[in-house]
Amino acid sequence: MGYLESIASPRDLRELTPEQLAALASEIRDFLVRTCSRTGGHLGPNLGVVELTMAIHRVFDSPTDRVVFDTGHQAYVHKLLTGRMAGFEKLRQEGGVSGYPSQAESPHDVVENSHASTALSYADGLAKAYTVRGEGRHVVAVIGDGALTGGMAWEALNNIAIAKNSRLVIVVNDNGRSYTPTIGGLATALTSLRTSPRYEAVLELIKKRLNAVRGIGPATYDVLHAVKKGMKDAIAPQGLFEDLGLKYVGPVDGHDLAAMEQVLEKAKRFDGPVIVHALTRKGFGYDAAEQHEADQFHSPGPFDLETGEENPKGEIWTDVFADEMVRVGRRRKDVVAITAAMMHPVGLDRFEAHFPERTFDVGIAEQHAATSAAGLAMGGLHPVVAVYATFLNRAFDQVLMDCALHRCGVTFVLDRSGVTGDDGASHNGMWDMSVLQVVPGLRLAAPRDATRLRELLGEAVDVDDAPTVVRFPKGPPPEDLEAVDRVGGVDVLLRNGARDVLVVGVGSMAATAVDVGERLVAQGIGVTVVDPRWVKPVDPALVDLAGDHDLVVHLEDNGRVGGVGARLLQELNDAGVTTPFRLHGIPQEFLDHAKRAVILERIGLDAQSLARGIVEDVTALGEGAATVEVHRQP
Ligand SMILES: Cc1ncc(C[n+]2csc(CCOP(=O)(O)OP(=O)(O)O)c2C)c(N)n1
Ligand SMILES: CC(=O)[C@@H](O)[C@H](O)COP(=O)(O)O
Ligand SMILES: [Mg+2]
Repeated sequence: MGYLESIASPRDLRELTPEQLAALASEIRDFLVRTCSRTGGHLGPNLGVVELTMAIHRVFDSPTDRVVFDTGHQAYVHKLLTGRMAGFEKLRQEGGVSGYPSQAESPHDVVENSHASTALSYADGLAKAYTVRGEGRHVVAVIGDGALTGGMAWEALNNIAIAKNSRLVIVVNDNGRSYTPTIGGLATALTSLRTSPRYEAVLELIKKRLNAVRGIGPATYDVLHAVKKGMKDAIAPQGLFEDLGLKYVGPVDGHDLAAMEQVLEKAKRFDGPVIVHALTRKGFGYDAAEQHEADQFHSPGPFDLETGEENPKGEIWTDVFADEMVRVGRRRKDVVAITAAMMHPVGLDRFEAHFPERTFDVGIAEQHAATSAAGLAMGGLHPVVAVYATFLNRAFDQVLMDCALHRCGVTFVLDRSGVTGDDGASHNGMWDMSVLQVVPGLRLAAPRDATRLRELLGEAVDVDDAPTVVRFPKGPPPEDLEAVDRVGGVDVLLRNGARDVLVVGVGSMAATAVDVGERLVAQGIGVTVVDPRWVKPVDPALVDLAGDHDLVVHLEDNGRVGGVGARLLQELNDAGVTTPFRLHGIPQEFLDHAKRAVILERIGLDAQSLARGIVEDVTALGEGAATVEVHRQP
């Protein structure tokens, strides 16, 4: 039996000798590689924090001391050291551990939100709470160099710098990368810290030399030490953090357990906020990850253990977007592209390869991306901002007041919209079609397949007086679904003449809507299945169609509250259309992690249960029920 199985809590770490700790670190790496080769997951980030996490749990006393992980994708080691090894069998799957901290899983876990750059704000609040309550608990925040490029992190640092008696230790996990090398002035400043001679080592050398000089030596050293700021700037420019008034310790080798423990012990004794700058390597200890140029195995799918080759994924929606963006870029010299540190994941790498001067990586800074895009539009260009749908949440005000208020022609492409599943509650892109409903002038499109994505992207970049949004889900696009007719701007996908039921399938739900329609036809029920394409503003043809049918069934891969269906209902009401209406969407809840298909079935967005419910409604209506009984989803 190895050491890992014997670790039920971090306290067990303190019984181990240095040799046993080294063996444990090796076991953890082997376990992570083997597990992620089966399940996929954030292997690279977690291989980079093995010793760092062990050191934190040996020096601090979780859960009395709180350990907060920024983004949380690098918390697998933390989970292994807090007794959850068994849950990795089904990592990020139903019944297994989530890929992020989870309060339901353990009292050692604090922050579940996977949105980056929040850890320091949580930590600032926690540390202040313990100060106010008079509790001598420490708070340790682990934040990556990438997450440090997010604005919230600097809002927090600005406050932490004056919280002089906060027992807060910030561990900067500096591996030089987000997915790709971290960009911007911050990265340059971290590099200068990373590459400067070790300040302490040089200071020790000076101390030894001067103390050897009888009489004046020690006094001279004291004078020198008194101007250590000047020395530090000379030896190791500390401006980045020290100019904020923050105590800085480092850089330290984040893979040297003893060195990390020594520095953390020093930081722990310092009665105020302190930054520990740890240098680590993403993917450390597994060659295939370390040498993976694209992103050092940031979040691979299942892969071959021997070769490190990822199992082939096949074409996904992102690939369709990536290729179409190159075509758009060729015909439209004014189109530029912006990513928030996710060039490849959002499909802009091909555009960048063709048009590097028209491609901007702003770091993990979606708010800046949106307002910078407004500036680009004001400057006569048409920016395409590509982000995962859930991450646009934090740029809502920028979309509203910087883009829409000024009628800027900016196109937001939202990948991973709807239920994503694997990454848990904060990754589902279930918010955009609700929050964006309130943005005056903004136009929103939801393509049902690859061809419509190409069409709608082209239509979106042609709009130069309002923000536009094109959103699509995670995974492979369905086969193309050709329309049999178009009414106004609405595609008719299926109809059999009778007008019993109008099924509205938004975006990725159009394929499900056609499946439902075919089941209804087989039951002799009259049905029309439509895809609105542009869902905001609501197409008047959709209102007319609803008025011509006995029942409307609306399907969308977005939260039920305030989404497209809610808006359509409002339009029907305003138009005096009283057709009974069933709104099917994602329940307005935080959904636990599981595969997308599993979740869609669980929440009733599968064709079989939808069709069954419609047959019951039509029967009820046929029996003279004035309206269908409303079974509200939660
Ligand atoms: C607001 C937000 N934007 C984008 C992401 C996607 N994302 C997840 S991890 C990551 C890179 C994080 O880099 P870093 O903080 O350096 O951590 P590392 O992976 O290097 O350990 C990004 C961009 C996110 N989680 N949150
Ligand atoms: C932690 C984070 O936000 C990303 O790494 C995300 O987990 C990637 O998601 P995909 O695997 O869907 O690209
Ligand atoms: Mg990093």
